[in-house]
Order: sequence, then structure tokens, then C-alpha cells
Amino acid sequence: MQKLVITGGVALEGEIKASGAKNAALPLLACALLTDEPMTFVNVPDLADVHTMLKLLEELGCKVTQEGHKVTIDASHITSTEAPYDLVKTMRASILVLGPLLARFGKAQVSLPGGCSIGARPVDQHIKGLKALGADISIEHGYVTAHADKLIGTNIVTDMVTVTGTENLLMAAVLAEGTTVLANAAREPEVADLANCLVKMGAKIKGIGSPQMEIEGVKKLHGTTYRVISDRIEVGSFLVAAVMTKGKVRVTDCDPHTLTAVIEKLEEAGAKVTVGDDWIEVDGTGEHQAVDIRTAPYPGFPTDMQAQFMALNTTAKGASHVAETIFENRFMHVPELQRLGADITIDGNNAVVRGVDLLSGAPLMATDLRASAALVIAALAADGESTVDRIYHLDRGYEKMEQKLSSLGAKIKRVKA
Ligand SMILES: CC(=O)N[C@H]1[C@@H](OP(=O)(O)OP(=O)(O)OC[C@H]2O[C@@H](n3ccc(=O)[nH]c3=O)[C@H](O)[C@@H]2O)O[C@H](CO)[C@@H](O)[C@@H]1O
Ligand SMILES: C=C(OP(=O)(O)O)C(=O)O
Repeated sequence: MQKLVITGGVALEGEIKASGAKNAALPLLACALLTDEPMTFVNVPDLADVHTMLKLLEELGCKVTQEGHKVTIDASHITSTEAPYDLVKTMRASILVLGPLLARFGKAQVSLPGGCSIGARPVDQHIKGLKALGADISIEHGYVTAHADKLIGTNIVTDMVTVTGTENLLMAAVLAEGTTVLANAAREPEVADLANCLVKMGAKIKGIGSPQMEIEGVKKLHGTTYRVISDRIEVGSFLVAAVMTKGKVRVTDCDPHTLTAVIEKLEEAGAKVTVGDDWIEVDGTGEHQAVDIRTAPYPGFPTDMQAQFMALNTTAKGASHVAETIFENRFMHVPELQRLGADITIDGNNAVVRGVDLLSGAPLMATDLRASAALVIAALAADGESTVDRIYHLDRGYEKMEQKLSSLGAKIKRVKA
């Protein structure tokens, strides 16, 4: 195991490039299962979750070739339609192979992902939607087993907005017979990215980026080359780090339009944000104000940025209210932030943060991906040395985080735990 050692107190300064988005890359890689022609993806981030997805695709019989950030997947000779527990347990997004396997091969067996530290995260809506498309689905021995002679288009309204649920149903519907209407669809940019790629492969989808997509099934999809969008959560995390350390940072190769809610909150906190076509610069020098946060599906404030803003609020001027509405257990970073001296009170999924002048470095334990990011950010601003243990969580979703931070002047190193 590895950990990060961080000496806080350095204002971050400089420019970094955003990586490709984890949450776009994972469904995109899974969608290669929908065609017997090779799919090439560029701007694929080098992350543990991406490696897990590629391992899973290889397990299914895909030929995977990787050259830096370019990945080619040839799913012409699939040898298995089973996603085993050992791989699924390390990454919930493995459930994304369910829709494409069922659509192209008429069968799939995928281990149930199970709960994780941020919440129970059931997949009932994925199953409900696939059943509505005509699949026969049973859950036995911890596996979702699905069969369908053919999928037939229909109207589906999910009970709540679900990102991977929308993606799974979209991937099933593109090869179904007839038209599917997906209502209450997730509007996250990563969902739109998948839909745009599917269109490039020959799918017929209307309403991309809206809460209702209409999909006219086609018989076959073809291979193509597709560029993964930038990681808005990675970008947001670096912007928060800049403000919390009272620095000035420009992040390039990103899409500012996907970060509107985050940019508004940074401005509300008192940071000066300048935006170009594909870059964002934040000037966080000076005092920052406490900002209230309420997570919501896109275009609302992302739950994946809640922990980082909680960290920011710990040293802000004034008190703030943070409400987590998406996941029932996404305050795991709070006890760790308290170890740094933060003043936070939790009541269910609501937290009140009262800003303190300065955090003081401490040994910390990461519990999930974005909690890890929040701890790193807080440690960068804290007085003295902190260690962040269990950074395998961080490696799931941040490409070369410590190298990027070091290039901005941070005192951070990775050591054996
Ligand atoms: C790989 C990926 O893209 N992960 C993202 C995706 O996760 P993921 O797609 O798993 O999250 P969902 O959007 O599905 O979850 C939203 C809410 O719906 C609930 N739910 C979801 C599906 C279902 O069948 N039943 C059900 O009850 C969940 O427990 C949660 O409370 O969206 C989340 C919400 O933006 C982000 O935090 C994750 O980073
Ligand atoms: C919760 C997240 O990811 P996942 O859905 O892959 O667990 C995340 O990216 O913050």
C-alpha cells in the first residue's frame, strides 16, 4: 500500500492539463461490446478503474491494445458473457457491460456490485428498464442473469435520475427493435458523450443532453474512433485546491460549460474565475467566504464535488450548510477533516461547517475517491505535515495527481505505507 505525505501551506501556482474523464471513459469502453468492428478511443485517462474495465473486457474475450492514452478494443470474438465478482467488486461501473452484452448477444451474467462506502447504490432501475425492453432477468447467487431473444423498444421512466442506469439502458436500446423513449434520463455530460459516440457508431438517438432521449434501434453498429471528454470533476478538484491554498491556477484542455455550477460556487466563495474556450483560471488569493452546497443531478451541483467544497468551507469566513441529496453516506471525509481541526456538525445528510482560521496537519485515512481528494486538498492548505493513507481510492479516479500538484508547487510525495 502507498500513502501521500503532504507538507501544507504552499499556494498553488501555474498551469496543468485536464485528463480524460473517468466517468465518460468507463461507459465508452463498455460500448465497444456493441460492435464486431474495432473501436479506438483517445484521451483515455490512465487510471485504476480504466485498467479494471479493460481487464473485464479482456475477460469477456475482447482484444485490447493500449498505446498511452489511446485504446483499441476489438470485440469481434467474445468468449464469455459473464462479469465475475472478483472484477466487479473493485469497480461498480462494471455493471455497464450488462446492457451491451444483452443487446448484442442476448445474454449476460454480471455480479451484483453490492454496496460501497458512499451508499447502498442498488441497480434496480437498470434491471427494471432492461425488463421493460423484454429481458428475462433473475438474481441468483449474487449475479444478475439476463436473457432476451430480442429486445423491443418501449417507454421507460426511471424512478430517479441515474447516470449509469441511463447509460446501460441507452446501450441496450440502440440495438433493440423499434423505438425506446428514456424519460427522466440523466443529463450528465458523460451520458451525452456516450450517446454522441453511439451516434458515430451508427445509432439513432434524439434528445442527447436532455432529460428525454428517443432511440430508434438499428440492426448493427460499426467501429469508429472517439475522443473522451475532459474530466470536469478532476478540473473542479484542482480549482478548489487553488482557492483553498490561496493560489492561482489555470487548467487547460477542459470544457468550462460542464462546470457552470462549480464555477458559480467558486465565485460565490470570492475567487476570481476567468474562462476561455477550453481553459479555466482561478485566482484564489485573499480570504474566501463560506458557500452553501446542495448536490443535485446535472446541471445541479455534482455530488462528486461535495467533499472538496466541504474541505474548502472548513477554512472559509463564516458558516455554511452542505446538503448531500444523492448518496446516503457521503460524509465519510468529515471525521478526517475534523482530525485536521475542522469544525463540522453532521445531522443525517446535512452538515454545518464553521470556518476556522487554519487547519493543522495530521495523519489521515482515505475512505472513497472524492473523500481522498478532499483530504489531499485540505492537507495542502493545512499547517505542517499530513499523511493520506489508502490512496488506492484516489488512484481510481485521478491521473498522476501528485505529479500535477507538484508541478504547481505543492510539497507532496508518494511513499510506501
Ligand atoms: C461511473 C460513474 O459514472 N459514476 C458516477 C455515477 O454513479 P452511478 O451511476 O452509480 O450513480 P446513480 O446516478 O445511478 O445514482 C443516483 C442515485 O440513484 C440511486 N439508484 C441508482 C440506480 C438504481 O438502479 N437505483 C437507485 O436507487 C443511487 O443509489 C443514488 O442514490 O453517478 C453518480 C451521481 O452523479 C456519481 O457520483 C458517480 O461518480
Ligand atoms: C463515486 C464515484 O465513482 P464510482 O461511481 O465509479 O464509484 C466518483 O467518481 O466519485
